[in-house]
Amino acid sequence: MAIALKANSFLQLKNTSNSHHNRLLIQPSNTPRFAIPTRKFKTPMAVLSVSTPTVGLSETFTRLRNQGKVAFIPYITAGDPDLSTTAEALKILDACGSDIIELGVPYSDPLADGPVIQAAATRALARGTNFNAILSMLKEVVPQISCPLALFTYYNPILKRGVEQFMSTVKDVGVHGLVVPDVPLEETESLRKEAVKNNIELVLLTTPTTPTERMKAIVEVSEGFVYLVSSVGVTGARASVSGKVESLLKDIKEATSKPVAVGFGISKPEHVKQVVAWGADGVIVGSAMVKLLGEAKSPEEGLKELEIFAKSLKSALP
Ligand SMILES: O=P(O)(O)OC[C@@H](O)[C@@H](O)c1c[nH]c2ccccc12
Repeated sequence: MAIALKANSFLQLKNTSNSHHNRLLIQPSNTPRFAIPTRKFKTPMAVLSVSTPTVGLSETFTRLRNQGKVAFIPYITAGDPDLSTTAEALKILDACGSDIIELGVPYSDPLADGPVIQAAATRALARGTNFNAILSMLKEVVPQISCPLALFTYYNPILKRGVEQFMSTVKDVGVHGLVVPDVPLEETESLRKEAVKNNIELVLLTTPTTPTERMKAIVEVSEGFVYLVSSVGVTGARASVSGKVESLLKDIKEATSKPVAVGFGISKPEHVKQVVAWGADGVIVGSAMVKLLGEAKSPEEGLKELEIFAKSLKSALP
């Protein structure tokens, strides 16, 4: 929540810092206007960190579309190798120019995940990562990142907590989007109702085997963007992106003007360029990121490799 601060006569408000956070240095009014503080202040200075509100998913895509850009959307599993590394990874991915970050809630039965993300979930759960711990980490980290977060969870953890409670809780920590890969379209109504109430965008997925009529129903109600799963099967880096994506993107774009992000198997700059050439509005990269983080010799190593890899993919995007 951004606090609207007005410059008052007795306070000189000076904007002193980086792009998306306006840290306002409040100085006593006896300081000459626009003085550069060169001496120790006798009275304590208060530094107010007023974070400009991060925009949501669809607004992010609108901004990118106006700039002729494509969204870079990495996915990582919360708590792998541990939550403090996840916190650092979110900040690094934000700093590397991620436009949206997908954060996965580790789950014991990740049926749509391949071996890399399954192993990440197992490691995270083995370390005791739970939903409340993820929420407390997010309370800390969300105000420090400029791109919107989309929480990624299977349906069960939502049902366990109760849809209303789940939605208001994730909204409170500043989450903008939600992706639930295993909720059947018929059951998204109740999810979407609560999501809308909490100003959360519920992203739905369509796959290469989704019948056209069903795809149209999905894109009709998907919020934020449409997640096009590029290939049948589970998540996991692939040698190449399926050529079917080109026609799938065309079909979806005939059915909706909503942005479409492509995921599954994307793990190299050339994959990124390929899906951009086919007209994707965003590219989602998960397993290749998760592998670097979870399988590195140390968390520091993993974070360093993550940064290099994220930058290599970001530079392949317009
Ligand atoms: O891992 P990949 O192949 O790069 O695909 C993205 C994927 O990891 C992420 O979006 C995701 C993680 N778990 C999922 C389950 C279903 C669909 C998508 C996902």
